[in-house]
Amino acid sequence: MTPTKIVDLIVKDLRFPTSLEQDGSDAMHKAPDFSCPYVELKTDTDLTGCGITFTIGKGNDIVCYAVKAMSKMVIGKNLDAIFGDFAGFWREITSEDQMRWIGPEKGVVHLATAAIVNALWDLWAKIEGKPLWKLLVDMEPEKLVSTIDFRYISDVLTKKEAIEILQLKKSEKTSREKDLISRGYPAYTTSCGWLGYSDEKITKLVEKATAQGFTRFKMKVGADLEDDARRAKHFRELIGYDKVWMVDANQKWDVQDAIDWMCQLSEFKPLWIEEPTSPDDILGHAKIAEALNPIGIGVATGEQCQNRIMFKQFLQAKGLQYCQIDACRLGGVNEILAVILMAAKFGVPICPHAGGVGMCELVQHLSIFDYICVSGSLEGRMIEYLDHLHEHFIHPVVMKDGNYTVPQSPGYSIDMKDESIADYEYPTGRAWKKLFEAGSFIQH
Ligand SMILES: C[C@H](O)[C@@H](O)[C@@H](O)[C@H](O)C(=O)O
Ligand SMILES: [Mg+2]
Repeated sequence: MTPTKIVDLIVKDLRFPTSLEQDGSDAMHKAPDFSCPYVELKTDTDLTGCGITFTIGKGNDIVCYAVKAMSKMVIGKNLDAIFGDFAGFWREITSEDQMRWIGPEKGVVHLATAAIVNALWDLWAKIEGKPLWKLLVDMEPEKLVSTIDFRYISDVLTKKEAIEILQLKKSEKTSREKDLISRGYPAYTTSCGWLGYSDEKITKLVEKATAQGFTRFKMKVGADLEDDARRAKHFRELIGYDKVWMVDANQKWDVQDAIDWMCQLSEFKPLWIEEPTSPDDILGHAKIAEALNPIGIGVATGEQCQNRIMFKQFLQAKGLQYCQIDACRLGGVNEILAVILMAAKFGVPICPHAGGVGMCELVQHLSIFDYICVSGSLEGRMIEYLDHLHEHFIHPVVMKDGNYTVPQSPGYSIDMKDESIADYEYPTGRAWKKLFEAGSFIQH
């Protein structure tokens, strides 16, 4: 039976104690606990749409609260009405005339939008019995583009141009799909280079990742220049100079500091510097790019880029050379499609951000779609990979020789196991209770 409407929305505050091992640590976020508001959209059948957004611990409850506040706009809705005019529905929930004041289209409310919209796309893909990437790939360009709200971006990308971009690559879609299923999508790993890891741990992890077939690595920088240079040397000694290596400062610097610091690290040949400064400073990024591009370093950003309008300006200002779309920061697939198509127009490669829980599971679908329908190329493109928390998902990512294999199960790959939910719901889950009792964690 096909579901016809949404009858309930349940949101749970799930958190994982990643700070215990300093997994996820960087120059600005020294002890993150990877967390997600986990949304389940109940329908009038057994089918449930699941979606998440991402936080790093405190504040996850605030996003859950925003999801609850927005749930009234979803519960009782007819699915035909949503999927028949997805752009219209997307505008409705992002522009509700009182709620928009606490955004608009940014911050907590936009994270909440992401969780709900991700769950809707998961539901749509499950109804069609396809993995999300395939749902997107099989849609006619007109239908796909009808899900995008072009407000505020039509000066750079019109509906007509978006359709043309998709039509351009249409004829070879089938062969690219086959190609990707046999070779997988290239990945890079961040899991070896968290800031809080010791040299010994880095060595072990790089050796393991290399044995698994990874040839691209990212390392955190920005806390201390001397220490960065020492760790960079160590990393390069482990992987050599024939491998790809990137660095990520997580917004640590002022513009000139970023340029100076990166000039000092340039001898280690990083492909990109990620988030060198405030994620809102578009012209600052452009200045950094202007200084660093001539010495072979690109600027990457996006994990905290609030919305399609900011991405538009980053592209216009040449503030990024690698576009790091984030499945949980932008307002779901509708807005991500807009950014992928704008990036295509500017010839900037998509390299999604996946540093968090469940993000690898989500973004693989977006890059696969990008390759098959938009870019038609893997050059300069790769998906971030993290070796953490996949065990909690019913359909976790499957890596092979350092590549993502193409997922086949219906949906957006984000359904979590019941026992993981029971363990990690905060603060009452079984795992959390144990941690509090053992004194390893203080409840906040
Ligand atoms: C706090 C988080 O782990 C971040 O450090 C992470 O998302 C990171 O920026 C990344 O690029 O993966
Ligand atoms: Mg990053």
